[in-house]
Amino acid sequence: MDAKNYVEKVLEDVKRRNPGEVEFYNAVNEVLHTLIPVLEKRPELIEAAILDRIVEPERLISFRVPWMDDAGNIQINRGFRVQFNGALGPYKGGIRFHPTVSQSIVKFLGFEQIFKNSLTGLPMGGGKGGSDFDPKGKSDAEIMRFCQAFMSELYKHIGPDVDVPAGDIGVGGREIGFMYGMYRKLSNSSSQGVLTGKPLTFGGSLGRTPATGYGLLYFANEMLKDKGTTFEGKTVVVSGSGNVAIYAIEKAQQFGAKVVTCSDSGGYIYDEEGIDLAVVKQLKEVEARRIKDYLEFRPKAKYVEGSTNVWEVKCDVALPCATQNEIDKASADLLIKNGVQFVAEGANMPTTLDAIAAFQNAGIYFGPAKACNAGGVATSGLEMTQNSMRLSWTFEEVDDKLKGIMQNIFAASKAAAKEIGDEDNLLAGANIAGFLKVSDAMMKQGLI
Ligand SMILES: NC(=O)C1=CN([C@@H]2O[C@H](COP(=O)(O)OP(=O)(O)OC[C@H]3O[C@@H](n4cnc5c(N)ncnc54)[C@H](OP(=O)(O)O)[C@@H]3O)[C@@H](O)[C@H]2O)C=CC1
Ligand SMILES: N=C(CCC(=O)O)C(=O)O
Repeated sequence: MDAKNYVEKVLEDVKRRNPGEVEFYNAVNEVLHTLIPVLEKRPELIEAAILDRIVEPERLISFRVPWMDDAGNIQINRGFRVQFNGALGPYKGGIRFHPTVSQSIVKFLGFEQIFKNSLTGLPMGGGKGGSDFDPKGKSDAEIMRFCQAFMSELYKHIGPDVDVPAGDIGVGGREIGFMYGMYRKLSNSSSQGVLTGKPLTFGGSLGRTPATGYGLLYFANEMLKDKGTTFEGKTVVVSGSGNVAIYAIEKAQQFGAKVVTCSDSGGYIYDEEGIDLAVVKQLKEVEARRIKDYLEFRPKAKYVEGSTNVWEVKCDVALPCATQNEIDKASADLLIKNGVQFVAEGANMPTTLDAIAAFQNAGIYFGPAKACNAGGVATSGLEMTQNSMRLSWTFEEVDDKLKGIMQNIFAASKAAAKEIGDEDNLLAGANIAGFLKVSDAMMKQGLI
């Protein structure tokens, strides 16, 4: 069977075997089509049914999470952990707490994580987890009780050399701390390397909190340098106002850019003078308030209620840092009409396939999530290294390693793109570079 027909066959199987899992199918579809040039050169991979194997998780765990709210009412949520591919090392990937979490969401995130983790060059397989628990509006005590209930099942399936969860949407240092405490109690083990994103007093790594946002800018800076320009004086739009968005804004401002938007699920702010990051940090990291309250401190700014479409604001660089499918074809056309030159994905799968095609057809330099936002998991890998050595590096040591990793990911993605004669197609380049290492390991480890 030739490469193109093989990819179509596997995609048909994925659709049949995973009915209704739209997000998962889209993630697989995006990757597999870019691998056709590799399979044409490596027919032995088709013979080995490598794609049939890589699209099927090694293990998927779904479990009941019962807990009691502050009013004494019993609540039931569903938890997941997908241990997608362990060929390169222990399963590694975040935990997402959001009402939209489903098997399909967790599988799309876990599938992306396989190639993202491969690109970091660190020994980490791909995994992901989460729950349909909504942390918004919950008390600290309710968050703690949920995290304890969630970990009371998950602990059976994880370990520093087995599966190492971390944060994602709705899961930050506070939640990781509660889950680590419960893991320690139930497993009678203080293996700090079992979770990353931990608070600093028990094995957390300096540099992990800003890592995803900083890493995004380190990668995007390579994209701008590749086109002979810099962030100095550029107008940047950012979506989201959580961990990734906040530190993407911080590094963009340090690079001399003017960031004019950020958002949450209630709407977005536009600050023509440039986002006041201290205000956003106070609102989001300290007081857990809504982004609309930004106007209390910056009355000249504009708040657009009920819309997260920051893409309608004219910019040079767009950095989606909220969630999946936030840039659709219409938003992409708007960005292109308004003169965007660079798009770099901080969130996971924030751009729909037709929007990506629109950017590429218009010659917009597009940076894919699995390459751009790998700084978070890379720094998690560095946290695991420090935990293994029972040592702690300085912020500068970690940040220097992060910068080097992001530059290597750009170089590997660019080289793989050049190899297929499409040197600006970083999406194909990142997929190919990530896939080659995983497929090599899978072939050498036998049919398991
Ligand atoms: N944390 C990490 O280490 C990494 C995260 N990522 C990805 O980056 C993205 C953001 O994650 P992170 O910053 O950690 O998460 P946070 O929970 O810290 O922030 C998420 C932000 O996105 C907004 N948001 C979430 N869901 C939606 C939605 N459905 N519609 C509109 N806005 C939404 C939230 O608004 P609100 O508060 O109103 O919900 C919030 O502003 C995700 O795609 C995540 O998978 C990628 C790599 C690493
Ligand atoms: N949520 C993350 C970070 C995962 C991790 O640090 O293990 C991601 O890479 O999407």
